[in-house]
Amino acid sequence: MELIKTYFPELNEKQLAQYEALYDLYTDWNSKINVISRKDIENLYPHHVLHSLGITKMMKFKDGSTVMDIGTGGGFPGIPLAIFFPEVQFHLVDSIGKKIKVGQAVAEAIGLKNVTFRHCRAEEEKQLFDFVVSRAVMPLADLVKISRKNVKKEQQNALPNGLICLKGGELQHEIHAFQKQAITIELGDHFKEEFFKTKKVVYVPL
Ligand SMILES: C[S@@+](CC[C@H](N)C(=O)[O-])C[C@H]1O[C@@H](n2cnc3c(N)ncnc32)[C@H](O)[C@@H]1O
Repeated sequence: MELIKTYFPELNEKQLAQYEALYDLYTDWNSKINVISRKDIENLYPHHVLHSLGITKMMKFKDGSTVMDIGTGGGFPGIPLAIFFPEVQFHLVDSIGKKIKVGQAVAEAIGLKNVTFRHCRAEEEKQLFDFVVSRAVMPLADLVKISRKNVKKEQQNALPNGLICLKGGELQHEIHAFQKQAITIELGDHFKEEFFKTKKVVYVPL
């Protein structure tokens, strides 16, 4: 938890308390419904919360923006981002209902007002958003294909509307088709923990 405070000193007391509460909530829920690998729950802050916040290094969403998280599972990256951007509206979608229930329970417990949830395949979601975010769900080409229908034409942020996703490992192959438009950030340049050495944030305008 100190980690989050160190990297993001601008967070206020309310936000810090919300992040702090995630540990007990996810530990409890994860023992009933697996949303984080059981061995990894002790790494909740570096591997899940801080990783999700890697998206802020690509984009500081303007107040009033709307963002959909495709394949959110138990709420990543959507819930850490919704705490970080309280004036941005997040819509978290997953095709597994019991995972959505975990996200809903966590959001309710910490009093998050800027998130909505839907149990459906992202292919079925027709609402429009400024951005789509995602972590560990599907190859970039599939994400681009599915997200395109959900991205608004009118732009209100510093970058044109599009997809921002968290990716790890060898990306050359996945990113090849989008090389001209995509922007990639190395999270190892922002967070010093070993875990981030191979982690990237990829933005594709849509
Ligand atoms: C490996 S988990 C990652 C969950 C979360 N994003 C995280 O990083 O902790 C992948 C999730 O994507 C969801 N998923 C896969 N394909 C999907 C689709 N087409 N529409 C909605 N959810 C999908 C799965 O149900 C699963 O919860």
